[in-house]
Amino acid sequence: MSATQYTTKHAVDELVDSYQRVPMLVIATHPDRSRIGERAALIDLHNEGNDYLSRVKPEFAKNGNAGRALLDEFISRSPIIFQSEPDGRIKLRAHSTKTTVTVVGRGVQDEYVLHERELDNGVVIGLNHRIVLLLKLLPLHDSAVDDNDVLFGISSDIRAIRQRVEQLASMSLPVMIRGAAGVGKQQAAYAIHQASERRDKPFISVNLAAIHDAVAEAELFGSERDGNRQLGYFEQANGGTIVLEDIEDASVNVHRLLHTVLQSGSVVPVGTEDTQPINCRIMLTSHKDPGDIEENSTLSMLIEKLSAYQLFIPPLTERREDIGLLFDYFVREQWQKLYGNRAYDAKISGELMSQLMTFHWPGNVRQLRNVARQVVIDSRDQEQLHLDPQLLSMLRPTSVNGHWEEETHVQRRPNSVSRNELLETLESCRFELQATGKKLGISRASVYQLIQRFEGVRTAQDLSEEEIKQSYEKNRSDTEKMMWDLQVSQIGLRRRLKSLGYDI
Ligand SMILES: Nc1ncnc2c1ncn2[C@@H]1O[C@H](COP(=O)(O)OP(=O)(O)OP(=O)(O)O)[C@@H](O)[C@H]1O
Repeated sequence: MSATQYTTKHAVDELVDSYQRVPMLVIATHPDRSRIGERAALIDLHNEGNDYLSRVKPEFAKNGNAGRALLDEFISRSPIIFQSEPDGRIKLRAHSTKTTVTVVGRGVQDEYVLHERELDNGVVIGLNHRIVLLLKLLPLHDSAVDDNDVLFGISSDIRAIRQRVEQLASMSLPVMIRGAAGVGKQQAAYAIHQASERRDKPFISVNLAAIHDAVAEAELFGSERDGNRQLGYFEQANGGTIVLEDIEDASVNVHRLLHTVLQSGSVVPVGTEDTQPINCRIMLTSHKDPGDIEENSTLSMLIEKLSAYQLFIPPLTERREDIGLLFDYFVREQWQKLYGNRAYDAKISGELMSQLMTFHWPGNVRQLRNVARQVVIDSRDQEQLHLDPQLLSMLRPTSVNGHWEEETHVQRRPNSVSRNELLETLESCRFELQATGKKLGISRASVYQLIQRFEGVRTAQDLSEEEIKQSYEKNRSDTEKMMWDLQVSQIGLRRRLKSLGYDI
């Protein structure tokens, strides 16, 4: 092990619990693009001391690689000081450095005081309009997952999702993927498909809201008319994966049709009497909070049947550390599409990245990708990529409409909940997510997100069949005892037992 690795990871692990969140600097943009996403933990600051940021300090690292400092010749060797204040705030002191420092796009002359809440959301720090860093409280622990060329991101959330994608790929369980519009639900479904043995078979995504009732049966199940046979979506997905998008936006008729398919495990194309068994993996996406779905409706029954496993993808603003990497990827992708083989030579300026990091992004990753396309078009033949003033005025962080955290009982940032606090609250609420969310002052969706993030915290859907079997036998089918034994909610457990055919 090299000395640098020692400083950036292992020495740190001995000082703080690896699930603990510590102030972390993440590179959002750097003249050397390969450095985007590298992180450096400010452990002295965490331990109420001072930390320093300069050309030569601290060391940043990614994916367990050896660390290295920013090493940019335009950044001064004399440091910016991060000084912890007795009241939990952090003072950023730029007295002695020649580096031009901006915080959230505004110049800092001497000092700038950061509040704890700002650190929760992430504070955007610009250096000489060349390098942009995000200072944010992030967990030291990161699941060791390789970069993946389908689901980009360095946040703990995306890494945890990538780990689950790997696990899910070898199973054929239905998967429900939740999250707001544009967060990457379909992309996650595609990642599972690509990682599975079905990867060479079709991946069919169905926009259920666009299916008209009059033709729904034919579109879903296929049809035959005057000897002309049209395959339905389920048949088209034969051997592969079908993704039923935004299930709650489909009509009641479509819900009923899907329910019939699941009951029978087969489809009968319109105009025929042939029964065709369905042979594809089913995934669902939903942008609604589960609490908003009417109980005992066909939709809720459908979701229950198809939610053997759930993934939750958080909004982009809760994982701002992903923005730099995603934007860089989208810019290169768009460049290639628009200008073919012309070498990619435009630079992402510090100013542009600071702007991108502070927007609200109600349309999440899809919106970021659209902005990347427009930026590439608008910056053709320019040395640096820039935002057109008209686009800039549309992107200002004004509205937070549509944000998942807009529930009335939401009082705090989910990121401020530690693993221990989550475990204790889950236990005191009998592992009920809704009640846990209320007690913690966060949404149910955020509780789900945290469970996904912390290793060893689970829902009933995460239990293996073997574990359930053993606990069922040990506790003589008593679900109250099984709940304490397995540390998951009784309702979820009963659902799981029912779906596995246990007698309860
Ligand atoms: N982590 C990611 N890595 C790479 N590309 C991503 C990622 N997340 C999303 N994208 C891209 O962003 C766009 C939106 O993603 P996607 O369609 O999966 O979102 P969605 O949540 O299914 O949206 P909607 O709810 O509106 O259907 C797509 O172009 C997708 O390829």
